[in-house]
Amino acid sequence: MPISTLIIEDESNLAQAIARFLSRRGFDPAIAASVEEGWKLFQEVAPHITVVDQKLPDGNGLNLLQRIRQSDPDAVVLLITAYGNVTDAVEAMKHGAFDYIQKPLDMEQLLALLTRAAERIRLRQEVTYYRERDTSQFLGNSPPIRKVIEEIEKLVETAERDLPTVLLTGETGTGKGMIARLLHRKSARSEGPFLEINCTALPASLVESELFGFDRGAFTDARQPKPGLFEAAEGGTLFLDEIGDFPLQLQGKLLKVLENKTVRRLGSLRDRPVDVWIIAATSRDLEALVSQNQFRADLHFRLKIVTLHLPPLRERKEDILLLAEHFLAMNARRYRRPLVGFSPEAKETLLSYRWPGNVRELAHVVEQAVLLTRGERISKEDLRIDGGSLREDVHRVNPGKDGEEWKKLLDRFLEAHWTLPDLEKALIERALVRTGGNCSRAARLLGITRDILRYRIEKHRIRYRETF
Ligand SMILES: Nc1ncnc2c1ncn2[C@@H]1O[C@H](COP(=O)(O)OP(=O)(O)OP(=O)(O)O)[C@@H](O)[C@H]1O
Repeated sequence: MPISTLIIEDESNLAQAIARFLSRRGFDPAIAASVEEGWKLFQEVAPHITVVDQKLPDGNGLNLLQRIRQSDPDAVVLLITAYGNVTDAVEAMKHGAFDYIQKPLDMEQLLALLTRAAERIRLRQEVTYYRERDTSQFLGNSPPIRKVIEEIEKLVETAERDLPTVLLTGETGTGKGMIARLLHRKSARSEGPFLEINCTALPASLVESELFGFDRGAFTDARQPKPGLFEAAEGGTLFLDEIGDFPLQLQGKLLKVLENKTVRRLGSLRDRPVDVWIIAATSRDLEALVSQNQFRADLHFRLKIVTLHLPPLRERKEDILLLAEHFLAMNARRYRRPLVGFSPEAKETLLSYRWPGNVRELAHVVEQAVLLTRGERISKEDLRIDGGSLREDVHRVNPGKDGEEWKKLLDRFLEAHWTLPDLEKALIERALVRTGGNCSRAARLLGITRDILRYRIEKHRIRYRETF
């Protein structure tokens, strides 16, 4: 990519010479001869680099530098100053010039400066590219996901640095971690650190020392003072994953940090101010935990002020194929498989499956299928999931007579994290026991053909003795 360069210089011979010199070295120069012409061209061309002579017929290059930097704080501007004019050089740097160069111009020195500026621009573009790419990876076109993205935009725009605590809710694998990172990247804190702690993974004593840090002598092993994650995330974001598992005895201390924006290390008497944005996530029902006295109501109240909910994948079917195609393309590239898509039956299966593990499960299923598939399209069988026919079977069992009991029973399965295949296996086993191992009768009981039953018996590795 040639670096577009605007040269604002009224000595026409000099301007031409610079332009010729630069165009031979991969730059793309344009010339203006006055402040006004330069300003106009700057707005039209939006050059990567602007080289401004300090003395121009209709004004001062320094003022133009300020105008340019005000309109685009990232603009890279180089000022040409008169020989020995240190004051202007200092002023130029104060107003954000990339650098300055003195007359008479040394072309090689100019080239060295411009090359350095071009490097910085390329680096910045790369960083932006990666940021944008990262951000765009959070895919979803369903109304609830679009709403979440909109809310994120509004939040980071209106709250700037003083961001309220955000609570992310949703089942496991719905993308809460991704959203936490996205929030951080889009916020004014994006240059600061992003740290995370999973509250499930650590015992209470460790959570306390990890988060709050400790002073020397706080406990036997504390030979050196250690700042906790609240302090380490200064100026950035701290993501508390699975906040529902946050130790009850420490919840009051956490609430105090949120309210006072200060943290006290273990063994210390001093409160230290911290500037950290807290994002918390939970896949558990905090309300229920509060009513069971496992979570403090005041902390819950404080956390839930801004809540973003990520619905389970089965409730946003519009996203399933979009995500599946994305994971397919990604893995096909990664494993160098010449795959072009999913068969129509495979698509139907993807759409009817319950996805208890949500997007994470979908990503794994597609990755595995990419590795298994021999053809150019992923077939239903390659997916190795059951396309929801059990759900139909379950509905065929007449629940009408005892609706409430039936719902309660289903809720219990869901709370115990039973998956559809688990339920299917148990139902088949029960049917076989009740029919004394008679496959045909069990199949009739389950509302499926004998062949399908045999296939599923094999799939679940159910051991039984067949009778007729
Ligand atoms: N909208 C999305 N677009 C692309 N990938 C996604 C999306 N949502 C989730 N994923 C993928 O699914 C995986 C799980 O996401 P993530 O870890 O953010 O979920 P989570 O809700 O935090 O899960 P847990 O509660 O188990 O920590 C990630 O590795 C990510 O690749």
